[in-house]
Amino acid sequence: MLNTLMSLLGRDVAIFRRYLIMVVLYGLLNGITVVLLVPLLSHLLAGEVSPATFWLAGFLGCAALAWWWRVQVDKAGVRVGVSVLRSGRLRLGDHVAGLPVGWFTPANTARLSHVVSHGLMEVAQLPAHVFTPVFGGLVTPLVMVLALFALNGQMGLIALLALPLLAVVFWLATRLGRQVDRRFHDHAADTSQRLVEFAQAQSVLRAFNGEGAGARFLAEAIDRQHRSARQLIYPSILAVTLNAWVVQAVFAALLLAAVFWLNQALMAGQSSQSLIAVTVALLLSYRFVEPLLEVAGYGEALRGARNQLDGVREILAAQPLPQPPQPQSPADHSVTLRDVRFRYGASETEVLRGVSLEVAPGSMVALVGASGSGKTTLMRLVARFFDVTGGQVLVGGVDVRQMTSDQLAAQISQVFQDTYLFQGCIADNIRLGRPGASDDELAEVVRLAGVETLVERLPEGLETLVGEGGARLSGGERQRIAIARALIKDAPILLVDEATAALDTGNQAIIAETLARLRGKRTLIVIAHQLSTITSADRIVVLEDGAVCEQGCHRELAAAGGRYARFLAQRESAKGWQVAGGQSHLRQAEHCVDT
Ligand SMILES: Nc1ncnc2c1ncn2[C@@H]1O[C@H](COP(=O)(O)OP(=O)(O)OP(=O)(O)O)[C@@H](O)[C@H]1O
Repeated sequence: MLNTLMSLLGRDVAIFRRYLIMVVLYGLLNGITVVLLVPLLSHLLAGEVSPATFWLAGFLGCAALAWWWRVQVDKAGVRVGVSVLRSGRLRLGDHVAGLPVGWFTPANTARLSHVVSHGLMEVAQLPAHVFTPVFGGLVTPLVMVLALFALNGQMGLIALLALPLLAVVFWLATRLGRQVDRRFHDHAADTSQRLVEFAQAQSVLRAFNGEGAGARFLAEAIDRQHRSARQLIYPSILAVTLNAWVVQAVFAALLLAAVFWLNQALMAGQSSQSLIAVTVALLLSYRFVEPLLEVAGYGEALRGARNQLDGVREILAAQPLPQPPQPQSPADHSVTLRDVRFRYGASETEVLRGVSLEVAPGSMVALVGASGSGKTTLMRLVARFFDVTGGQVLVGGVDVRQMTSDQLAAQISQVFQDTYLFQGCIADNIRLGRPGASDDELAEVVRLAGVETLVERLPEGLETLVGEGGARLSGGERQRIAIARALIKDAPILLVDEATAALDTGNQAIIAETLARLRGKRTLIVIAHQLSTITSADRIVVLEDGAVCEQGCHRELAAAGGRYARFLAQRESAKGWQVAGGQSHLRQAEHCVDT
């Protein structure tokens, strides 16, 4: 727990160490203050006013010092909390920035968001509100054990043996509801994810469920969280009760020892002296269990924070993709797959089964195949979202694992199907690809990506605001801007997942023409859905069930009567093909360009 906290603090760990030393000193000071009561009360009960006054002054001085020191400890605790929030967020941010893109599944993203927003807040409160009473409460009794030993060996021994016993019971109690607590935190993260999903998917939910009825998934998540919260009540109560009982049992043992001691002293005829000593020992015993009872009450808070820290540890344990010790530079702009095999998880089935592919520099390859055949996975492997489980992906003749992330990123631009545009204007979104691009370069990619026709009809042109996520534009317009963004980056390899959303004929034609225009200028790998795009490719690669079943140009494959020809026939009969720009692309495809 402390290790995870320290790893979050990074360079600020010295603040935490200083704070811990201050807490230990506070515990000692508190203990010494209580121990000073022993001579004070002994002299007072014996009627010795003058020495009692001396010890009273010492006691009051020590109590004032302890009070002042506590204020300093609390301030230091708050400083640690602030540092946890600042350094922790930066540390987590730096760490996840180096993780493979494939790590960002909805579940992991929800966990990350929960840990950063809620978890770190809970952890940040630990030093000031929990560690000071808990660590201080464990150190103070140690001093009292010495005083009890000085008064009576048996009571000292009982107190000494009680401390490790209490530590074990407290530790067991924090583990009691751990599973349930973990489930509760997982459900809380799930609810956050569902809440965001609920807000984002309002149009879908209303279309299929009617207004108000779309909250089912969210309601179920809240219900699960509620149930796990209820299950948490029992272990929580049990843990607090167990802790309190064991402390009271120690107090009872000390009382018994005191009675036994008094009985022996009375039998030995040392009544008055012994009565004073026993009274003082009883008071000390009470002050011995008092901080321990306080510690016992913090079990719940510690367990909650421990779960949050476990969440942090899990995120920090996710491994970034290994970087090569001696990176190699690509020789050209080709992409090669050699017998590539891939599965998403050790226990999952292979989604790519021995795929081999050569994409020559400057050529265009269209990937086609049924849904689930592995097209997106193949693209993800080229961009190294994940590492292959077998075989090799080479860019410019170099295995992508032998390049640094920056080297590979400089080679590849990507256009995703679900294009995300940031709030801002069209120009800002395009310039995201290369913030230093000149106006001329911007104008060039605007022309190349077919954004020109779009900006011409908008009164504010390139300065038009796109809305959150590009909501004020159509799917085709968003994708054209995304292509411009990818082009301005000026990476030699462009990976495009063409929008499947029914694009209007104009948009289809523009996108197909843009891609065709890039032939020879960029190495293009396109997951193509529009016939116009497919036919403009130099080579079509047909994937089936994770393997390449056919490849060639449109004319060859259409004539071969295989999988591709069947696709064509199916699309034709379902009127699924939307031939953009009349028959021009089909005519173009009559000329096979072998690569
Ligand atoms: N993140 C993931 N975790 C586990 N399995 C996945 C993941 N992504 C995809 N798959 C599985 O891998 C297989 C190939 O999926 P992939 O998305 O590559 O196919 P696709 O050909 O691109 O499909 P589509 O055209 O529908 O997008 C599918 O069976 C899919 O369920």
